[in-house]
Amino acid sequence: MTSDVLVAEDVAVHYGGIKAVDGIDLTLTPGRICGLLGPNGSGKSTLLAAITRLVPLTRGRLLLDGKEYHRAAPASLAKRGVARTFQTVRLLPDLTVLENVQVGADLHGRKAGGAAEAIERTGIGDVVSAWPGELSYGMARRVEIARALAMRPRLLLLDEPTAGMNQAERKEISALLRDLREEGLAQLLVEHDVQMMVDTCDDLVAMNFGAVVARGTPHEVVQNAAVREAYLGKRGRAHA
Ligand SMILES: Nc1ncnc2c1ncn2[C@@H]1O[C@H](COP(=O)(O)OP(=O)(O)OP(=O)(O)O)[C@@H](O)[C@H]1O
Repeated sequence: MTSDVLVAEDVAVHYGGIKAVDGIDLTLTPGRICGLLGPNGSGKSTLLAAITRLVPLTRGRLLLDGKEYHRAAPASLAKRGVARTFQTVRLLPDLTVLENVQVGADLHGRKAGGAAEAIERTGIGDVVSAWPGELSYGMARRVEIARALAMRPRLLLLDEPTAGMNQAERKEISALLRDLREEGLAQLLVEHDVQMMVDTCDDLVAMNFGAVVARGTPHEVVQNAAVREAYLGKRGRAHA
């Protein structure tokens, strides 16, 4: 038996000649936040899509609780405790915020009991009766996180959850993710905000051209010469 929730071994996703992801190893464990860093087009979203079975693997293995699942249907993952948010807001426009959160829970085989707690934790209590179209972008992102949490997942995958949020809002989300970590949730976080990643993550994996260029503690990774060259550029050196 393994305590790892998710293991990805040599995962590759090729689109014709484009090697969007090309040989990634990744382990996600309870109570740890793993951050995925990399420039636009480096393969982060494709890796999340592979892990959640939205794109087929060209190569490699995926294991949940030690069992291969790389042919499982995407919907079956939710039932096994895997929740995710998407890079772009994907709320159902004809349902209220509350209904969106509840449907998220129900669809995935969880009772709505998780919805109330998720609403409180994400700070969206004031907008539960609103329609998604009435929400600010930052608020819509919170609703997405609430919908994912309403499933009471064991593994949460977040694709740029704080995009469009201001600094104060980002800090709130970071604090929420760290609280969830203390409760034992395994998390994979994709973000471009390097400072947030350093403040939030236990482990960082830096990607470029579909491959890992560095991994380790956040400080090790942001100090890494290849990462600075590929991703941080002048911005990174300015923080040195
Ligand atoms: N469906 C697809 N068909 C063909 N190429 C794709 C497809 N999806 C992604 N790609 C390509 O794969 C590469 C990786 O894209 P991906 O979106 O995974 O990167 P990313 O790191 O998530 O970027 P961003 O930070 O902009 O979200 C890019 O070159 C992209 O153009």
